[in-house]
Order: sequence, then structure tokens, then C-alpha cells
Amino acid sequence: MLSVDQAESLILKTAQPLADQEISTLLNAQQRILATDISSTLDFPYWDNSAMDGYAVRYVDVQACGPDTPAILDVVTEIPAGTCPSLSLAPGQAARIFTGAMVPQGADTVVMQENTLRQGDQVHILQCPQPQAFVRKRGAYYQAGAPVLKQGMTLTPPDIAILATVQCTEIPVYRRPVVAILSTGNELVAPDQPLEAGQIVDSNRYALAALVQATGAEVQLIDPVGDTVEDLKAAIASTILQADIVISSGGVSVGDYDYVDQVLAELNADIYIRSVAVKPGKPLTFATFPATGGNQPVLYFGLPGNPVSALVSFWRFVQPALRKVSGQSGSWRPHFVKARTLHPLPAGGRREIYLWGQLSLNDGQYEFTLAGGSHSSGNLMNLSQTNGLVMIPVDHPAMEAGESVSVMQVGEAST
Ligand SMILES: Nc1nc2c(c(=O)[nH]1)N[C@H]1C(S)=C(S)[C@@H](COP(=O)(O)OP(=O)(O)OC[C@H]3O[C@@H](n4cnc5c(N)ncnc54)[C@H](O)[C@@H]3O)O[C@H]1N2
Ligand code: MOO
Ligand SMILES: [Mg+2]
Repeated sequence: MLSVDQAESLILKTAQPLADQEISTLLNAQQRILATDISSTLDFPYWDNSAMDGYAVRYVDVQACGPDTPAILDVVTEIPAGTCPSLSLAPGQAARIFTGAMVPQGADTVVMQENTLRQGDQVHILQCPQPQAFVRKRGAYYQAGAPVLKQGMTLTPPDIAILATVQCTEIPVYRRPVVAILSTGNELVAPDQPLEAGQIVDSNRYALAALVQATGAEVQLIDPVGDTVEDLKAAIASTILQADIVISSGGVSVGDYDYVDQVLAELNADIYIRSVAVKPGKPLTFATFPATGGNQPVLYFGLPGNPVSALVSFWRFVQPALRKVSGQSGSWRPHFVKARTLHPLPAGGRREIYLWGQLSLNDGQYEFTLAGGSHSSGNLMNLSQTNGLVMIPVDHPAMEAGESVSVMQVGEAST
């Protein structure tokens, strides 16, 4: 049995980024992973432009003015946004200008309309502006050629605004990994089917699909498979041809109907992990199948069937691998924060324990509220709104309320 750290290292060493790239449009770029650095041949702002509705002036013409001694300038042109000024300002002249419009040659300062008085073809400047006030200079925010977005970034709405601004409309992104989700078990019934005695509704399929989708990968739902070697073998054999990653749940323990490891071996998978010293989630299978068609090997995660075990195993081991395979830069590992536990916690044993609950941020300090009810791996009813899992190290003594604990963040902390 491997320790959690050993299992994590082995998985992350084996998982490699998909090399394949594709082109995304701006409207589909949300959450995609950028495959190259992006720079632009354009400065930003593209040209000197006004930050206010008002008058473009020469600073020297207005530097001595005030409410009782206004500078009086001839308004010689009007420049709405989107037009190119047709003349240069000469001494004593001003241009009527609007927010976003190009500042004309000769002008270096914009006076906001509120500090002026318009009289016919002339404008009275009533307040002396700062030199270069309200002029957004060409290249002030970005100079052509500099990197603006980095390879490996997960694109967010502000990044998409930047891509549009630099006119990058064909965005090189990594192909999204295809992740197949396979539930195993004779007892499984679909959520909309009548439940017979002894059956259980297949919740793992939906929870895992949601978790995979949240990483930006593409979900491929496989029909649930019964506990026979033949059915499982057929299902896994066909699934590995269509997916980059396969996640199954159930059938990885030691029961007579737990066939996943046997089938993987019969299909010539390389099995790296069969169990991990973690609770919940001890029976975790991690294997690979050789690459087909020159791509990366297919990764196989056989998660335990217990609904909480399946989720915790995903958060702890699958999600980091998925981040790496997707081409994300930065740390793929789960994010742990130090928090104050609001409840006493049990002692650790021979396995690293994860207990679920709520992480909140109060006055700059994280606090962890342990979910009430049973922390059995078969109880998913108290998992609702889980955003943190407190980690109790191997052989750690019991903890009192108020002690500092390590919490794996699996959602946004509430405030
Ligand atoms: N003798 C031993 N028995 C068990 C051990 C052990 O070490 N020795 N380990 C236990 C632990 S820990 C876990 S975790 C489970 C893992 O079991 P499997 O991965 O083999 O999963 P199954 O036996 O198929 O199912 C376990 C449990 O989960 C329910 N289940 C399965 N699939 C789904 C699904 N898609 N949605 C919702 N619930 C599901 C299933 O009905 C069972 O109740 O093994 C222990 N046993
Ligand atoms: O490892 Mo099992 O997941 O403890 O219930
Ligand atoms: Mg079993």
C-alpha cells in the first residue's frame, strides 16, 4: 500500500500534458488552456486618446488660466470617437473631443467639459488642468511585442477581453482531454428508474461527470457495466480507444465481484497502484494503457465505489492529473490551507484521513466546520456544499476545537 504522497508523485510523474493543439474562437475560449505565449503587434492604447468628454488643448495655452482669468480658445474641430482628426492644433486652438476619441496632433492635454464654458466657436477654460491630463497615451498600458498572456494559462473572461483587444481571434489552445466515466455494479440503477430491493442509484456517474466538467475536460459517459469479467472487459477495451483518461467507480476492492484489476491485467494494462493509505479511498487503482496512434498513454483511474470515496479520490488524485494532462501551468497539486477547526477531530491512524465540511474565511483567518452526521464513505448526504476536507495525518493525536489544521480546498471558501 502506497502513502498518499507516493501515490500522488507516481500519478503526476505518469500523467503528461497532451501535446495536441487546436484553434478556439473568442466565444469558446472560456476555460481553455492557452497553448502558446501571446503577444501583439499593436500598442495599447492603440493611439493617444481622450479619457473625458471635453476639449483637447495645448497645455501652454491654458497653464495660467483660472475661474476669473479663463483661457479663451478657438474650437476649430470636433473629434467623435472612431474618427481620425483631420488637422493639428495651432496655438490658441482647441478641439471638441469625446471619451475614447483620438487626441489631435498639437494637443497634449484634455480639459473635462465641466471645467469649461462654451460660447459659440470659442471655449473658456475655467480651471487650469494638470499637464497631459486625461490623455491616455499610446502604448501606456502595453507595448507591442511584449508577452501579454502566457502558455498554460486557463483563459478567463478578462483574458478573453485581452485576446480580443490584441485581435487574436484564432486562439491556440490545448485539446481538451476526453475523460470517460464508467460506473460498475450489478446493483446500480439510473436515477429515473424504479428502485428494487438491494439496488442503489448510480450517483458516482453524475458526480464524477460534474467534477470532470468543472476542470474543463470533455466528459464521455459510458453506460453502466454489470459485475462480470466479460462485460467489464468489453467496456474497458472499447473505452480506452476513445478516451485520454478513463475513470471507473466500483469493483476495486477484494470482493468476489470486484473485477477491475483483473480485467486491467488481462487487457495488458500497466498497473501502478492498487491501494493507498488514505481514508476514504483505500482501494485506488491507477494504470495506463500504451498509447494508440502516437498520443499519450491512456490513464486509468479505478476509484472505489463508495460515493464519498469516489469523490475524495477524485479531488485528491484525479484532479491534479487532469490539470497536468490539460496543459495547465503552475501547481497541479491540491491546494491546502491552514485553518482553525471549530470542532474536535479524531486521532489519525495508519491511513491519512480526510473529513469533509465547510471552509470559511473570517477576518483573514480560515475556519473549518466539520460536517455533522456520519463520516462514513457510504454517506453522501452530509457532503452537500463541501468546499474543504480536513486532513488528519497518519498517527496524529486527536485535536481540540481551535487547533490549527490543514484543509484541502475543493471549492471557494465562504466569507
Ligand atoms: N474485505 C474488505 N472489504 C472491503 C475493503 C477491504 O479492504 N476489505 N475495503 C472497503 C473500502 S475502504 C471500500 S472504499 C470499498 C470499495 O469497494 P469497491 O470499489 O469494490 O466498490 P463496490 O464494492 O463496487 O461498491 C462499494 C459501495 O459503493 C456503492 N456504489 C458502487 N458504485 C456506485 C455508484 N456508481 N453510485 C453510488 N454508489 C455506488 C456500492 O453499492 C457499495 O455500497 O470496499 C470496502 N470493502
Ligand atoms: O477507503 Mo473506503 O473509501 O474507506 O470507504
Ligand atoms: Mg467491492
